[in-house]
Amino acid sequence: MSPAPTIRSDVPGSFPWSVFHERHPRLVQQVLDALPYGPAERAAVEDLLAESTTGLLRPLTDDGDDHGLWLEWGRDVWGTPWGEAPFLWAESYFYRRLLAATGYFGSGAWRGVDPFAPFKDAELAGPAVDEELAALGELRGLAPEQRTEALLASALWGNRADLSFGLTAAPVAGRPPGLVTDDSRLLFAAPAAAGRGRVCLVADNAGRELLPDLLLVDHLLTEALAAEVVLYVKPYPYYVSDATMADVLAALRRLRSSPEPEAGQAGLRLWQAMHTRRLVVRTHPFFCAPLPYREMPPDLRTEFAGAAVTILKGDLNYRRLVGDQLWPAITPFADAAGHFPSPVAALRTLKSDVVVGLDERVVADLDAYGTPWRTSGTHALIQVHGLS
Ligand SMILES: O=P(O)(O)OC[C@H]1O[C@](O)(CO)[C@@H](O)[C@@H]1O
Repeated sequence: MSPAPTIRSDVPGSFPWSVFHERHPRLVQQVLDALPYGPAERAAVEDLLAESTTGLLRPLTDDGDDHGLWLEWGRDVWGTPWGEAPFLWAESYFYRRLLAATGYFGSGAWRGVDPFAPFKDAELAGPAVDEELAALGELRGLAPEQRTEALLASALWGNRADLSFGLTAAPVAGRPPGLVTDDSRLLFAAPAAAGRGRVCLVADNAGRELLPDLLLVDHLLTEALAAEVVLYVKPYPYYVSDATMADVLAALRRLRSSPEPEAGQAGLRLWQAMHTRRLVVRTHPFFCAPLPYREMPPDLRTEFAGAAVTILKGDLNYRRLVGDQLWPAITPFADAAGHFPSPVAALRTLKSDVVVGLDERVVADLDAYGTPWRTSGTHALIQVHGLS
């Protein structure tokens, strides 16, 4: 059987092409409008936009600690047009270069300034978060299993609140949104299998996704569905709203300062769990690598290997888990995700062409509506491998 083609961004009209030619120009404009960058940063950002649509891939010229890593990660693509590199590679590199262009890795005053912070801050302070935290009170009367279900659903659909995605996503008519496949019963149904050990959660977006992720973590710890949780975040700002340690702290502060008692108490418990190391936040350079998890370095593989289960949040983590390739959608999830060193669960709303593990009839049904269900964010999935 020939391998599934690797997705590239050089096909006009395709989803990856629209990311580079429609989404990125809007993103760049928003970044330049949101902070008072000087002429050097503005020119570097504009140059990057032009280079990423018409130019060749060239190595980093900044002094980031990851300089050597990227040199190595790009050994097969330097000198090729951006569109001819794998989409995963080129899109990841775009975000790395955007940070450099804004001075994030430089020695000047913009060093360490998150160019996406204005969007993240606005989201976290916004009324949608107030409403979501107020709704927590409704969980009070539920049985623990029902709370697990509700918090899992909230962490799953929180993935829809992705700030880069919001730039071009339009409402889609057609089949009502929903889960295209759902293995959630395997996840925490059997505490003996998933709980009591270490649960790893690889976070995706900050703000409206990270808050429900943290509430799920609190529930796992409180209900002894996990003895400890390791939350993995990005080492630097990435894909617009991806969570960093600074975003974890902002989310914890938001919880702790909420007038909603359930939220405030959860925030306090999470804070204390960090004191006692029942909750540990970690990062690794590989979380910003433009590569699939199949190629993760041995130290990270060892960390995951001891976990009862690793939960991977979001679309980008899914692409990295199964490989950013045009798989037939009915490819078994186990074939694509079986390489992961621990039992693994993917919680993701569908925002790119990649999907595996679907039932043939579900695919036929979704296709019959003629709407872009793979990329519109209207559908979601929970897939589990290694737990029964
Ligand atoms: O935040 P998430 O769920 O990882 O989504 C990121 C996704 O957004 C895009 O950058 C554009 O939709 C995808 O290419 C990428 O997979």
